Amino acid sequence: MGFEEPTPIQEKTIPPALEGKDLIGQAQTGTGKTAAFGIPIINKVMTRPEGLQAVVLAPTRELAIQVAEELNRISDKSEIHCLPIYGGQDITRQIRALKKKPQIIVATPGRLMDHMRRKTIRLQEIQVLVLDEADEMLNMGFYEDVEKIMEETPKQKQILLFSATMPRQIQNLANRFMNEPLLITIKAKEVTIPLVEQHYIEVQERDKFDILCRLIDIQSPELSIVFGRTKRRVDELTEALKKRGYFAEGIHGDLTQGKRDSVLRQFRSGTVDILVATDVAARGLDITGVTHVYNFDIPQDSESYVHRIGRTGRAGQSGIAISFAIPRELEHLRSIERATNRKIMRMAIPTITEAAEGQQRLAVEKVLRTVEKSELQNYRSMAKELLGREDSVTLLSAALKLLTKDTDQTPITLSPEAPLRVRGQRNPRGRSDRQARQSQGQGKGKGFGKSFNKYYGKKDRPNRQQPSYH
Ligand SMILES: Nc1ncnc2c1ncn2[C@@H]1O[C@H](COP(=O)(O)OP(=O)(O)OP(=O)(O)O)[C@@H](O)[C@H]1O
Ligand SMILES: [Mg+2]
Repeated sequence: MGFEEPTPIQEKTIPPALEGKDLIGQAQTGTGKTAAFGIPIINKVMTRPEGLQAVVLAPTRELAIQVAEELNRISDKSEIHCLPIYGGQDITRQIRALKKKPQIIVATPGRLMDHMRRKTIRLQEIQVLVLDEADEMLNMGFYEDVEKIMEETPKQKQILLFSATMPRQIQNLANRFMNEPLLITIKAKEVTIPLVEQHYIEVQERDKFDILCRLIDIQSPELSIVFGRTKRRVDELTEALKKRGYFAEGIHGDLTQGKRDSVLRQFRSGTVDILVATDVAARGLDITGVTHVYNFDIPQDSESYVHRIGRTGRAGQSGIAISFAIPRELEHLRSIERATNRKIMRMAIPTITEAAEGQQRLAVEKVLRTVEKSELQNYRSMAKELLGREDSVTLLSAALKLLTKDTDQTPITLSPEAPLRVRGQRNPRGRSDRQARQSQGQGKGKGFGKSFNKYYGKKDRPNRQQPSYH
């Protein structure tokens, strides 16, 4: 797979996991938690590759698919096969695939329960159970399902829990089902990735869309994800972006699975470069080339913030995250800063002129790239002739004008979203902005090893409401 060294979480968890220990693994987004559980379970399964041996639970369908793909890459050239099992896909097709006897399945809890009831999946023989994004599965109200799944599995199985965030409720789950679990947290100063630049812009609700378009024009992200609070918001934003000529598609829980799959495929391949999403895309998704995350609506809590912005800056890459906050949400933003122990820098509202300049820069880049390719033979004589008539600056300016996309001002009105309710928190430790700045900027450095071995700050975690995206 081209990995040269284990990431810190892999280094710490793989040996005890191979010994069969139960463990809770916590490490920042994009630091290779999938392989941290994938490698030991595949190793274990290889010693007795008959029947279903291991089950991984994941909170969303897309994540189940992605994790299954990663496990199949790890077990490549072995007889181990891993199958994703998730809602929204034809169940008879899944039953057929199960007849091929995969040794590992990666499942969303609901669909797994369905197969357990039909007796098309039996968990009586499994050796390992993994909960990826364990905290999110509890948030989504899957506790009872997880409980039922635990009951159907052998008592002496190994349990592995992984996530970038581990709120306190996880402890109940651990106490109840796990056998003296090792708690392995990769200590870091910040829960978020230091290589992700974090900004916020104070905006009025009605100005959000124009400002988003300006940001995209200025920053021209390779791939970006725009998070909205609700499904309706995602639909409206997607339509509005398309109207202004952007290649955007939306993803949320009310779309058919076929649509969800095709949107993600297009985004991964780059035919669509803006993914508009609810929190359904906040967890676990690993898409190379995501350079920017825009929180069009502020996330409801610090966990959601950490996971959303963690879609960029993965595997040692850098990234930029920009969150919009309306004035009433500023206090909520502060509580996210406190919980993540990281200052989110204020950014001025970008102007139309800056957006236009951004587009011009893009045109210039196109010209320079074409110069590099130097397949210009067919244009040279015409160019010389033109230079006899006009001066070079005028000619080049005209060419740039033609190549520059006009900043589209098509009027757009989105239905307003109610501002997020702030659960009135004051800063209990009176942490100053200066202290926050000092904690920032540390832990920089390329590659996995250096950045992640820092001390984790204490966190206060607001209670979380039931998410509405599922
Ligand atoms: N040892 C390694 N060296 C280099 N790249 C790695 C290594 N291990 C994993 N990766 C790559 O890093 C990327 C992120 O990994 P992964 O999706 O497992 O992160 P994660 O910790 O689960 O993140 P999240 O909290 O967002 O789910 C993947 O593309 C993966 O293939
Ligand atoms: Mg993951």
